[in-house]
Amino acid sequence: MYRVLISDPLSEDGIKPLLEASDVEAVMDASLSHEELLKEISTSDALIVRSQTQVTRELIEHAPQLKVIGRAGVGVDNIDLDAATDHGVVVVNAPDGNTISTAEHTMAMLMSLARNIPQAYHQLKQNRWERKKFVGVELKNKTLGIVGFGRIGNEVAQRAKGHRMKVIAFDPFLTEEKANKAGVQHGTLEEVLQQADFLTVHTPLIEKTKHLINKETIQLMKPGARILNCARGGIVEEDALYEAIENGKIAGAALDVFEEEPAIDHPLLSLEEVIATPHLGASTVEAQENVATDVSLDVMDVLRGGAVKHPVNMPSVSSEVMEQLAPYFTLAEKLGSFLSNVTDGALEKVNVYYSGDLLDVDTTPLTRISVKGILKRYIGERVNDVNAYKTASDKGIVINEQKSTSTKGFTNLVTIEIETDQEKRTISGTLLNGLGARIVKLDEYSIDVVPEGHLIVIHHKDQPGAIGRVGSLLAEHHVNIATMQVGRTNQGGEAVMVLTVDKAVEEDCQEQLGGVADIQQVQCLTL
Ligand SMILES: NC(=O)C1=CN([C@@H]2O[C@H](COP(=O)(O)OP(=O)(O)OC[C@H]3O[C@@H](n4cnc5c(N)ncnc54)[C@H](O)[C@@H]3O)[C@@H](O)[C@H]2O)C=CC1
Ligand SMILES: O=C(O)C(=O)COP(=O)(O)O
Repeated sequence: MYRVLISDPLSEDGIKPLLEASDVEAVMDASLSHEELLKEISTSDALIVRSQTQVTRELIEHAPQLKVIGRAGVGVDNIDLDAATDHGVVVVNAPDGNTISTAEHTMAMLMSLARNIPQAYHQLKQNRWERKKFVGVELKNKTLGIVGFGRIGNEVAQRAKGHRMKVIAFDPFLTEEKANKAGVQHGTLEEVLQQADFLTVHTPLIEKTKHLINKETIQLMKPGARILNCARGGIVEEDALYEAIENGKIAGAALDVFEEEPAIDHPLLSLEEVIATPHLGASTVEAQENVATDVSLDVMDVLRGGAVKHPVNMPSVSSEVMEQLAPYFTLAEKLGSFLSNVTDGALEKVNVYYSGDLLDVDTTPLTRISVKGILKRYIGERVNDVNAYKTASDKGIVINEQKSTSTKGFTNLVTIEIETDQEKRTISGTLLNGLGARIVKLDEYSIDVVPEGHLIVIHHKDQPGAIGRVGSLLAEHHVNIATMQVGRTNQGGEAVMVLTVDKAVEEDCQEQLGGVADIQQVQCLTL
């Protein structure tokens, strides 16, 4: 049974998939104190939030069972992604479900800002019939500058064109061609700022966008321009905006988001020219139902080990690629695990080569799984698909992935090479049609071993009697040999024995094996 904690208000209709799942216990409480949250998270397998709950490192560290954090919405700036990755917790979001609602909210703010609707309404509610004070401006023929032309930016553009506005947009991913297709003008950030009568931002809040609209960039804008922020507080620098409105450079602003929320007694709210809503962009029945459903399904997929649609802290993989790779997952992990268990020294570099059927597939997820298999020897079950790369990079281990046309006669081949400060070891494996995974090469020795169960790897001299002596000694210790493979470079030279046995080999047995004539090294492992 998976325990899923929902700590922000979510649409009950939207989370039906969770409520109806027989393997899920959903606990929904949006009024938890910090202490209560720490207690609740300690026994939860998943956490689902919106933008209120601050998912800090402290919270994640109190959650030994936590496997996934779901964000019922787009922005993940309230989640400590590094901490989640460090602890192998997958973060997923629901980026599609609230696009329309937020774009519509932006349009509502745009029109309200142009026509002073909130201010006029406020006066009228106080029984003051003011008309002269609230003369607005038309949108027609005005230029809307859009910074951040993703899902919401694009939807806002289409709606603004319906108002006969001219739209100019900047986004590092927006090409001339894409802009033409969307019917907007493509501009640099400077051009957008210089031409906008209304400027609206729709980027995530990241290092590059923090205070993107600041004292200097506001200087580039037309006198009397207006600014909207329905994306994230902090993209527009609040002090700079306050000053620009005060000195008349900027005629007004519409804000749905603030650097600190809830924004109570905020200086910007004291300005007549500023209209505001309390982070309502995604607050519609439809959006909330959409995001709650999307995130519920993704969270359950993570818990059940399925493919994740919207991962935030690991690369997303198309279902098509996933289907091609899935059969290789066990092979990649076992090869990595086998090799790291027989390699001595401090790990420095991992090279993974793919050939045959894997030549034209995006094999990054397989490399991640190989690295997980390798690192398990050192950090146990704490390493998983999410943190394998980061853990390796934190430890200064270099990971390389290469495609090779040499198949060595196999239809598919995965080769892992490990470099430590003491040695370099290589293993190759394949998926045999209908027969499953096989290790086909260990260093220079060709073998044929199923990578599972208890294994013994013995380096020895290719001399008569060596194999017999190993068999007798194992028998003395009641260790039954299931399979045995021998590989050698040349007759009488160096050789390797790989045995699969029915139970784990005890230390004294391993020691005695090491003392047998012609045996040079004995390594025991369990896959
Ligand atoms: N007010 C609210 O309730 C809501 C706010 N949001 C926020 O709206 C924002 C946009 O959301 P979506 O359109 O769904 O995201 P998106 O990911 O589809 O689009 C964001 C775009 O910003 C662009 N971008 C990144 N850095 C940039 C930079 N330095 N300059 C210009 N563009 C840059 C990206 O290339 C991307 O195209 C996010 O911050 C999200 O959290 C989203 C939903 C509701
Ligand atoms: O999806 C987003 O990024 C939002 O800002 C929506 O936030 P909310 O879920 O309404 O707290």
